[in-house]
Amino acid sequence: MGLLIDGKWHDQWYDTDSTGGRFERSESAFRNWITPDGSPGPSGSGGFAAEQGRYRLYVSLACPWAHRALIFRKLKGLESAIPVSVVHWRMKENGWEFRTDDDPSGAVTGDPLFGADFLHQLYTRAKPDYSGRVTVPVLWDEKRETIVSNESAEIIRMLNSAFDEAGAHAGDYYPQALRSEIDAINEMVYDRVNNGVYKAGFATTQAAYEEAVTDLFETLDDLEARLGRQRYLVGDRPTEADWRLFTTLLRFDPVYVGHFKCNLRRLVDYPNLWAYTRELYQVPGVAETVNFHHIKHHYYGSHDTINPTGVVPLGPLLDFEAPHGRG
Ligand SMILES: N[C@@H](CCC(=O)N[C@@H](CS)C(=O)NCC(=O)O)C(=O)O
Repeated sequence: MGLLIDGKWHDQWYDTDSTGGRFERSESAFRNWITPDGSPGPSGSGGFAAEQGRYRLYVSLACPWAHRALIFRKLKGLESAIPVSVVHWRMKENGWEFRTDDDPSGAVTGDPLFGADFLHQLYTRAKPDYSGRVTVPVLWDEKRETIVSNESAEIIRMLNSAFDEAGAHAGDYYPQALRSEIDAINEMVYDRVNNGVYKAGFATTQAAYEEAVTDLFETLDDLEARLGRQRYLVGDRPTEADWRLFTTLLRFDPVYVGHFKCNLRRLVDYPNLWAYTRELYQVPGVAETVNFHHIKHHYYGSHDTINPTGVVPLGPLLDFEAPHGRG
């Protein structure tokens, strides 16, 4: 785990000393948008037109933020339009690596574009003096040899609509009429659930941990009640809000309950949330984006400060294929 400072890699864990033990996530740095005609999007600069085969997605299969992007690529039928590079599940002193050993799941790809060893080399290729964290997902432009975006919330918006005239499947997960409701749910889910589990897991004081866990479970209780009244978070079909929640719920019992100490309740203790997670898992194509080997081995095997032995628990035994009953 580390970061780049003026283009040089430094092996360094998150600094929580200056924030009372609280983990604070830094802002993503690359914020351009792919648009149908290359006109600029809401931020960054223009020149990134939607074209088949021009862009590549770099992901970790462990990462919930990268997972959103993989799900949108799948739902929108963009697998051949946007090839994917999968980093190794282990992330230690070099950050994300392209090594291909020790992966019984066979999902890692290496770096077919440049033969790089580390993801940070892609960041410095885009910006030689880059300072900041080296995160996945990354949306890479093979034409201009640069990073379009490393912000998953924006990458999924691009995949949702930018390629609609360039071969994407139909389907709008951010419909105009529902946007304000989706935005409001996203904000709460991001702060208290998606990032909430990290705030709990990476907290280095008791107070910071308890604050995060309390907010997290209050929100899960509210979401449980909401999903008792309605099938999806917003409207009558899955939207972006559901997919953003899903990637955290999927990892909840296998990782966050144990590794991040989010253990007031398990996902399986919430009948609606658990059935809802199974329903989304069973949407055609979604299960193919899930790799529990990478998920469990990454967290338990990468964070030395939390789990120094690197031992990965065998359980829990969960059946994501069980009927969800949410018809
Ligand atoms: N805001 C970013 C966050 C991405 C992120 O933090 N990814 C994690 C993996 S789950 C990562 O690459 N962390 C490496 C680091 O922080 O050094 C997004 O949503 O795309």
